[in-house]
Amino acid sequence: MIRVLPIQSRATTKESLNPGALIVLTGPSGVGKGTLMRSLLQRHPELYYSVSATTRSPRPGEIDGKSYYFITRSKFEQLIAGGEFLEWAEFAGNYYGTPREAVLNQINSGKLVVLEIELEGARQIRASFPTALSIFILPPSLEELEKRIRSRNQDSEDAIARRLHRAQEEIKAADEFDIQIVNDDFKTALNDIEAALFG
Ligand SMILES: Nc1ncnc2c1ncn2[C@@H]1O[C@H](COP(=O)(O)OP(=O)(O)OP(=O)(O)O)[C@@H](O)[C@H]1O
Ligand SMILES: Nc1nc2c(ncn2[C@@H]2O[C@H](COP(=O)(O)O)[C@@H](O)[C@H]2O)c(=O)[nH]1
Repeated sequence: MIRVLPIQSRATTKESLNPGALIVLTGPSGVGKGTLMRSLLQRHPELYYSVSATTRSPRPGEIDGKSYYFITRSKFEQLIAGGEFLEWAEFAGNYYGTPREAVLNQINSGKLVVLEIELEGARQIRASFPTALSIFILPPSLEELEKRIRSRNQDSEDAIARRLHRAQEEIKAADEFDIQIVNDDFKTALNDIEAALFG
């Protein structure tokens, strides 16, 4: 994996996002972003995780307001029109977006805010917050990525095909981001994220 300075050493980050800071975790669907994020939040409860809005249907076990805000397409489009998202994108047939107000409030109150989002949204955040720390999570291989998506047992064949197709494009963009971490051994990947965030 490739390293950049830990966030405390990034003077521009402190200047532009003071007193809080924004961290973007991105990478293809199924690479393990959510699993890494959950472990990170357990180990660092001081981090604020931004709950996204989506038009996707809830998967078994997902809780509205915790996993996502599950909303209709027309509501999502109203929120886009009202400028309520910090970023949003369409992914595999559904809308996903980061609620603007909650994130900005948390940043202003000094929290480290973490977004777990797909490529287009991550690009939008990089454009609006050039000093955000962005981390791209890579799979050890496309075969392993497919295995992980299938192991979740949550997506239709069609959805799996769309996600895998898109993953190939997304992986090509990894170099646009500050840090690339391969999620092969889970603990190592988690340690790498912690090193990037906390030095
Ligand atoms: N290092 C790893 N080794 C093996 N399996 C892993 C590893 N990391 C995560 N997984 C498994 O891969 C599957 C996909 O992980 P996860 O749902 O976190 O991916 P994701 O990137 O958040 O996907 P999406 O973006 O679609 O939400 C899960 O079953 C998870 O347990
Ligand atoms: N641009 C955004 N992408 C988001 C957001 N919340 C989640 N995501 C990403 O969407 C895909 C699919 O997620 P899934 O839960 O349906 O598997 C995945 O890459 C997420 O990281 C968001 O607010 N904006």
